[in-house]
Amino acid sequence: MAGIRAAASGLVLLRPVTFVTGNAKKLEEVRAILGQSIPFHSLKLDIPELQGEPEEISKEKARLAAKEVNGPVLVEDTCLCFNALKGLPGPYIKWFLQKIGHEGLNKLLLGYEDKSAYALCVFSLALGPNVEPVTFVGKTMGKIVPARGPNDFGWDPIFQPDGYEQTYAEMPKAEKNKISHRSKALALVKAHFAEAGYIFQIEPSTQGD
Ligand SMILES: O=c1[nH]c(=O)c2ncn([C@@H]3O[C@H](COP(=O)(O)OP(=O)(O)OP(=O)(O)O)[C@@H](O)[C@H]3O)c2[nH]1
Ligand SMILES: [Mg+2]
Repeated sequence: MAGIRAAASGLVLLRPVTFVTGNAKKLEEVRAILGQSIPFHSLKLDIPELQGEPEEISKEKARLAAKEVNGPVLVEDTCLCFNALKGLPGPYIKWFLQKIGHEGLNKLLLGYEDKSAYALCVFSLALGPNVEPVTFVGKTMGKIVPARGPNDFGWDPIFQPDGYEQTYAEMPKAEKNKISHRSKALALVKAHFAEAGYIFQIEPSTQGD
């Protein structure tokens, strides 16, 4: 199978894991959180925005990415879920944000007392095309507030995590990365790699690409 081989001591990966995303800010956070813990490189690909339940969307994204890359891939899908709206916009947050912005997202909750929300990140790892992806879920609870802080990443200015007076956007990056949905999911990814004991034997032809 492309990019992996079985050995007595575990699975040998012949290529680094490719983190596939079209989102530079996600990549920045993933780099900061993972550091040197998992050998990976990144590829900017616009995978279609899929519909459905978050875990299924993320898995399907991994299947599509693994086919494109023909090797091990990591992808993630992020949701912003309003409890008053039974979890919506959820995986559709990208379009809601693009169309109605921070103010519109706040207005969606005008008729509700409950402003609570959660940020959800589902990473999927597929070791290659035709290998069933595994998922890792991270969730951070908070509430939706009028925008505060720098406007350089999505809905960060309107999400205030529980136990904090600052929105994600107002927090120093390192602070967000300690408590975020993304860092919680990546902690599980790291644990998976530690447990699985994958052996990386990177073929020279795939190094540094
Ligand atoms: O304020 C934010 N803080 C975050 O921590 C965060 N993570 C994702 N997002 C945004 O939420 C939507 C997810 O959609 P999404 O998962 O499909 O991502 P995407 O299409 O941008 O990239 P990708 O699918 O190629 O990986 C997109 O609008 C992202 O910009 C965030 N916004
Ligand atoms: Mg996307």
